[in-house]
Amino acid sequence: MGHHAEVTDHDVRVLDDSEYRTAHSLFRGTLHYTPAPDDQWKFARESYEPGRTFGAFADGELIGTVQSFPSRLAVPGGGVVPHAAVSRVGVRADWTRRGVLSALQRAQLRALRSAGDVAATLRASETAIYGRYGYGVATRYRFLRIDRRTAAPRTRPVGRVRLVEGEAGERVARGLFDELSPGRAGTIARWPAWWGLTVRRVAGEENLKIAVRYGTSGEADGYVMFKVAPGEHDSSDDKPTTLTVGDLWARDAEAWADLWLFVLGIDLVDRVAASGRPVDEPVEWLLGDRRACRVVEEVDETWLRLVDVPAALSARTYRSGEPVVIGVRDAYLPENAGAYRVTADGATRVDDDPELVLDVDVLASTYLGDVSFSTLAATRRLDVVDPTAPARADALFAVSEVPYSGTFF
Ligand SMILES: CC(=O)SCCNC(=O)CCNC(=O)[C@H](O)C(C)(C)COP(=O)(O)OP(=O)(O)OC[C@H]1O[C@@H](n2cnc3c(N)ncnc32)[C@H](O)[C@@H]1OP(=O)(O)O
Repeated sequence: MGHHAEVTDHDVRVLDDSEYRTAHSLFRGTLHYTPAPDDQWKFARESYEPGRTFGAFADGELIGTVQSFPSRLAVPGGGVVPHAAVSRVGVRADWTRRGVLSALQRAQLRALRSAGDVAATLRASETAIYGRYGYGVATRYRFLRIDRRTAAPRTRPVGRVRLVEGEAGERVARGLFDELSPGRAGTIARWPAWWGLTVRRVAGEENLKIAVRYGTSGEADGYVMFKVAPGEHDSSDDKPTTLTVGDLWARDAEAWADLWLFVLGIDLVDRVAASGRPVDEPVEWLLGDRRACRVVEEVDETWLRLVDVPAALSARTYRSGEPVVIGVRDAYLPENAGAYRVTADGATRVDDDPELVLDVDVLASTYLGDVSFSTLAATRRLDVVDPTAPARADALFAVSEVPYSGTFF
């Protein structure tokens, strides 16, 4: 935790709708983009909901901003908690490293807690930023690259996959996503403007396609969104025609396999890339040559902040096992700090001495089940008081499915 003098020369407050475009341009500027032109702003503007955007001001000028979208998060055991999807974090280059983001985070975390959000998540531009504010890596995803010419799928589609153009495609996709979400732990509900920003905004410029899978009963049960960047269409490998899968959700394994077989079967494609896929998605097993599928990257996806620790610990379920007492530290929301006794039946706040102690960002990393307490003890991310405590906590927090979000924002 740093000790620079915080918030002496700037103020933080909630922005109103006359200020959203300035905030959006400021954020884009911190990512080195120019302001959004009118035809793109119309999609971004819908995603600014009242009371959810903060600005930091110095000398009457906006110098930093943070925002969040209203959402829900699925937790282990099938529960769902109120969740804020934090985004558009930026501080103008001439004001960085003076505590501006820290002041914005303080205001935002406090507001989320008051509004009843149990958790917040974000996607981090850099890994050094958010741990101090209590965000920990809670899910991972992987990026695939499949050489389509050698992939040779081992099986054929069972149902029917059809391309559905334009708004009709989006409507089917959206209906299916809302039906399938929240699904596994880590999935989040998408806010209405997500679709405009992710689908409609890019549909024109990037040739986005939506294909829908229909089962033998004729009902839609999965979809894939993808785009193809045409290459040279010759034998040189300089610019391979690449199909990129952006979003793929299916009700069951049969629909899932059919959607992959569909994208792998499209003619005049050299390479199929997929971004942000679950780490346990068995694409390799569909292929005749599993080496045709390369994992290009496996990296942090969800950075999770438990805004209300007692509520979060009560919202998920636990496996059978011996109880454990966990001590939690939280510098930004001190009301979360304390000892929690976790048993197979749930979690309660206690006055007992903790058997292991961790910062709230480390607790967040264990919360959805992606990493064990023993791993975090071995890597010295938590303090072990009783040497048997990590194994007891592992047993209670264990999950059967790897957590995954699958929604980029
Ligand atoms: C969810 C999203 O939107 S991700 C996108 C995040 N935005 C960007 O990456 C845009 C470019 N970067 C920025 O705008 C800014 O650098 C920000 C927002 C990341 C940080 O804002 P700042 O006002 O500089 O942060 P602030 O001064 O409050 O920093 C607090 C502490 O974090 C550290 N820190 C902040 N950002 C970084 C960073 N990018 N790398 C390393 N350390 C950092 C500071 O050094 C400081 O440490 P200290 O307390 O030990 O002194």
